[in-house]
Amino acid sequence: MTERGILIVLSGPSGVGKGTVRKAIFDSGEMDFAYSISMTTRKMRAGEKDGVDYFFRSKEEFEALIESGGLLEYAQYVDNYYGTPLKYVEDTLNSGQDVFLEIEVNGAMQVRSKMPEGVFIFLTPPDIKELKSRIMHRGTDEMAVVEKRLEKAVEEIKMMRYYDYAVENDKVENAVNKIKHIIESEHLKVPRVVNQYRKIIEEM
Ligand SMILES: Nc1nc2c(ncn2[C@@H]2O[C@H](COP(=O)(O)OP(=O)(O)O)[C@@H](O)[C@H]2O)c(=O)[nH]1
Ligand SMILES: Nc1ncnc2c1ncn2[C@@H]1O[C@H](COP(=O)(O)OP(=O)(O)O)[C@@H](O)[C@H]1O
Repeated sequence: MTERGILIVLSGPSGVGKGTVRKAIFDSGEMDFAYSISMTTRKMRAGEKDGVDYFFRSKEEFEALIESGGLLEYAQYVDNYYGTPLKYVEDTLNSGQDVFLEIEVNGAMQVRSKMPEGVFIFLTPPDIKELKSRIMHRGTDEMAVVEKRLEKAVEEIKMMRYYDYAVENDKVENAVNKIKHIIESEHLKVPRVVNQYRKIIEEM
């Protein structure tokens, strides 16, 4: 039987750099895990593609999927829905491959209760001033949305204690390296390795 893959959940406050760090991890091409593309009802931004950045869906389609139990988790974030399609995550983990989620904190807490064996990583800002500045400089939102994201970010930082690891996003490269080390270490944990070698051990 194939060993189930590890579920890795990257979360943290709005504007801390989750998307940037996730992209840098996947662009490095070194990691052997799958990115779970989220579904959202928010408008597609310039340069984004349906089925690559997100599955862009209507509110009705999204709510139908909630009803049918098709989402591992979902959250309403700044007036839009965001969620993780369940089937892809299950199928990929069962095939033995690790799955990487980059989601906001409420969704991460839902995953925590449904799949507690996952590895939960909280990305932290160097300080609040820097977090504010990152939210402001993203430049993709109107001022009112920026304000909402800021307020939310402060609440979100309080959720850090529910995570397994805290990684500071001072420089993207540092955060990426720390996350890679965490995932490598998780693969070396004895219960996992013992499972992989169970057959050999039984024959000893
Ligand atoms: N709960 C949940 N949050 C998600 C999901 N996908 C993305 N998000 C989060 O939704 C928030 C807004 O994402 P987005 O509109 O793309 O903006 P940006 O990532 O801040 O540029 C971010 O905090 C994402 O991490 C998901 O499937 N579930
Ligand atoms: N380590 C970093 N140093 C400086 N700026 C960063 C860093 N990481 C991300 N940023 C910038 O901060 C802003 C928010 O990043 P983003 O990835 O959209 O955050 P999130 O997905 O957590 O909302 C972007 O303008 C991004 O370029």
